[in-house]
Amino acid sequence: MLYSNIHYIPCVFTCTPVKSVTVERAKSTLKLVKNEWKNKMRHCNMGTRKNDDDESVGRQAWANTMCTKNSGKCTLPPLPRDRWIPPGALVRRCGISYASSNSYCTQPRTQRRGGISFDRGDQSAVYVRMLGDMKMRSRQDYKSERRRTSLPDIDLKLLDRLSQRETKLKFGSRFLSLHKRRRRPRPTMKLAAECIALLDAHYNGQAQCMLAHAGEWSFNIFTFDTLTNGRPLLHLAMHLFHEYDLIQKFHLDVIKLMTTFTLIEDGYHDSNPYHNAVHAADVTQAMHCYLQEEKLRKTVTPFEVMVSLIAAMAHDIDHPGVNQGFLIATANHLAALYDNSSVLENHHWRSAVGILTETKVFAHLGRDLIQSIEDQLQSFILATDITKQQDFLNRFKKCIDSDVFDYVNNEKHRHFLLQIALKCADISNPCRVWDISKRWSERVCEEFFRQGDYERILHVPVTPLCDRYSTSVAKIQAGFLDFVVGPLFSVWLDFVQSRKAQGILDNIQINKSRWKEIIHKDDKQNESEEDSDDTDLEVSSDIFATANEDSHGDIDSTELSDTVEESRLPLTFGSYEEEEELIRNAGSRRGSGRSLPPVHEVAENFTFLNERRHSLPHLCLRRDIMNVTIHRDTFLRTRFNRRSSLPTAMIQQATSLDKLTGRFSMFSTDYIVKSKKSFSMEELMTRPKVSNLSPCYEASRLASGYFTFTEPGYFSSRTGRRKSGGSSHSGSKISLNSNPQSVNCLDIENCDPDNESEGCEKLVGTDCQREANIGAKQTLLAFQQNQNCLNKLLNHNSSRNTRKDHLDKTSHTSFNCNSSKQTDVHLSDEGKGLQPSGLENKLTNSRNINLDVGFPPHSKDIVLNLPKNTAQTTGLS
Ligand SMILES: Nc1ncnc2c1ncn2[C@@H]1O[C@@H]2COP(=O)(O)O[C@H]2[C@H]1O
Repeated sequence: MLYSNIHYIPCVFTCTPVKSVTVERAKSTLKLVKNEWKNKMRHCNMGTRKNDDDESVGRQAWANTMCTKNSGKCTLPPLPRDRWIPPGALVRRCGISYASSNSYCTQPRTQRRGGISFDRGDQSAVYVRMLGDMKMRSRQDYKSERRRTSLPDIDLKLLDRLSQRETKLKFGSRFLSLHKRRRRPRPTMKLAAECIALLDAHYNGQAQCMLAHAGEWSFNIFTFDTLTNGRPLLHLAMHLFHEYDLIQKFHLDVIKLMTTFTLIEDGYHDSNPYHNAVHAADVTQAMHCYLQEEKLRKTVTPFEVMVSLIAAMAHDIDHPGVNQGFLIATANHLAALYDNSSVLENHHWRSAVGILTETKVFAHLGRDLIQSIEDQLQSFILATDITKQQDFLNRFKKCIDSDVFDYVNNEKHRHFLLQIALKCADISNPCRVWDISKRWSERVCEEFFRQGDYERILHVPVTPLCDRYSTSVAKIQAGFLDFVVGPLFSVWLDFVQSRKAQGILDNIQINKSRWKEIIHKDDKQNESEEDSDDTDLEVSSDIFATANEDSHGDIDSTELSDTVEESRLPLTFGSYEEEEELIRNAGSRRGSGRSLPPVHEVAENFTFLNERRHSLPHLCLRRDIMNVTIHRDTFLRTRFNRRSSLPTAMIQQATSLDKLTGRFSMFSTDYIVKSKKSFSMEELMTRPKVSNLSPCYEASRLASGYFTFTEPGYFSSRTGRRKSGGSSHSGSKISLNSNPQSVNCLDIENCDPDNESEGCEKLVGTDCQREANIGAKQTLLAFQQNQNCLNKLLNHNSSRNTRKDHLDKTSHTSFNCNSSKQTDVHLSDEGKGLQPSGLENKLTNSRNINLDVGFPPHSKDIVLNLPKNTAQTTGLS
């Protein structure tokens, strides 16, 4: 398409392409646009130019500037109709002209950047082109421009990222959260489209009915969630504000109030099984129940009611579905931001305050009251930190026994009481009637187990409570009721002395005994399964024996037992310590691998069985394979060195995790094929998250990157740099260049090359953020735990020089080599002969090595030489 420069108009207004219009229409459109532009130009030049002389002077100056700017060469001389616009006017209107665009660009422009174009070729279309926008300018001069502002460097970096389109799309999350929220499909959405009136009347009627019983402990929040079409918090909150007459008392704007509640509700992640908006609504309803207790109802002020209700609503806002320990272990920016203390709770209250500020719902109440609301919100939400449970309980016990505790007259004492009430509400789900409580228990445990899965994959220690293979919902619940819920609610009952509280305590007893029954049943079942496994094993042997006798009769008993054993434990696969652990975990749920189903649990993909056991009748093999659990083929064939007989629970989990992540997981077929891709916490979580935008994003990626298997021949996902070298060399060659991305992220100081045990543990920040250091430190520590080879390598005699010369500098590089055979591997700096034999030893035992060594950017490349045969086995060439 030829864009002529006729009718060039150097300003930006919203113009849209006009497609395939007739010539007449095109011309008239052009005329219209021209006129409109003329008017606008006249208008915008008004007041900035006194007369035509001014214009000509300005134009001349502008033309001169252009020429000089482009080193005396005028690439695009101004045309007669080009207008001179004072730069001030352009900036005000976010406009950019030929002149201004050039003035902002360092490179001379060879084409006009916009205007109205007329395609003379086909005479059929008029294009109104948008002129260049402000982005180009912001790319070029962003820093220098912004630097004039008072924004600190971190914010500038953040803004820089945000200004990039890709980042914008990926991380456009509102609450700086780990996940982006995705609203559930509303239960009634489909129906609503069909018969909206009927549905409204029906559901609203029922929802209203339920709200009339909002103060009862048997309130079913799940039903209410359905009836309110997935908006339980908004409806409940509005109802309660009406019921307590808070709207009237505080002259609240209903629209602002609704906006506030909607934002709070939207701030919860529906992808969390437990920490979602339904949980928030549940806690709010429980809080309402406690506020109805006589001792509180008669004493608390409307202001306290209002703040405590908002606290209940927002107490878990933007919860990522993982706990504080996880955030710390994965060097999340929130952990660094809040000094690893009440990380989530701090984030919750700040998010809540952010919403209130944004909606200005309390703006009319004055500064003092707003400040008071914010302070109280903070202290309420921080009190929900479960790690402070014992402190609060002890204080509460003391208060009840003490005469000094005057909650009627003392505002602070009342505040403490409300904190306890909120804490009770937060963990009240196991105190509901069995059906509701069970549902919550399953949800909360599912969330724990998901975290455990993430931890397993990220190779951080699995939190015992989150390990789905070593604990169960029933066990978690029994423990939680015994040690956390029971003690708190019995003290609560002591204080409120009400029938409702007594009912709650009764529920606790009932639920506890039911969970204990389930534990008992499970144990019995497991015992009987273990017995039946033994029997199965014998039966399987019998089947094989009979089948073989029937068909060939040439298989001896040794071979038979081999068959059984081999099919349970395929030995042909590589030995990954990590996967071994996974298998161990998988088997440990029922105590031992013996409880796992026998022969027929071999994956159907394991065709070696078919190939090897010639002596087995075809039919017999077929029958075997038909019994295979269908999902088995999604497991890592090459990564399980022992057996494929994983419990069904794990297989199911694999699929659900797959769905959960929506990307590759280690259980997916994709992963088997491509395999060995680095992945981090960010990638495992359901959504893109703004943690990616945080200053220590690199650090957290760094943290996770080291535990991963990088693609053979690639250094790491961070560097994105391919292996170098080739077959012309005596062996494969991997260059370890310094990684510029790592510069300033990690600084290892005081690496004493003569002290082998000390290693490089002391991390001191230089130019980098403190958060980055935290992440980096965790990286290194975890790395050292997981990969002993680092120390072996670093402490080796022959590598001392390397350390001395290079490692105590700034930048870091990780690389990966992969070998299944014993290999001759040398680490050298381009022939200088630094050969750590520790690496050799490690390669004997391991298929995969990650090494982390630091090199200053200016150091010579370090070369890892792999003999040719190694290269072949590792896929390096
Ligand atoms: N039914 C439950 N079983 C086990 N833990 C629970 C249960 N309900 C709540 N919790 C825990 O109690 C914690 C209270 O604070 P959080 O909401 O941050 O996280 C909650 C869970 O970790």
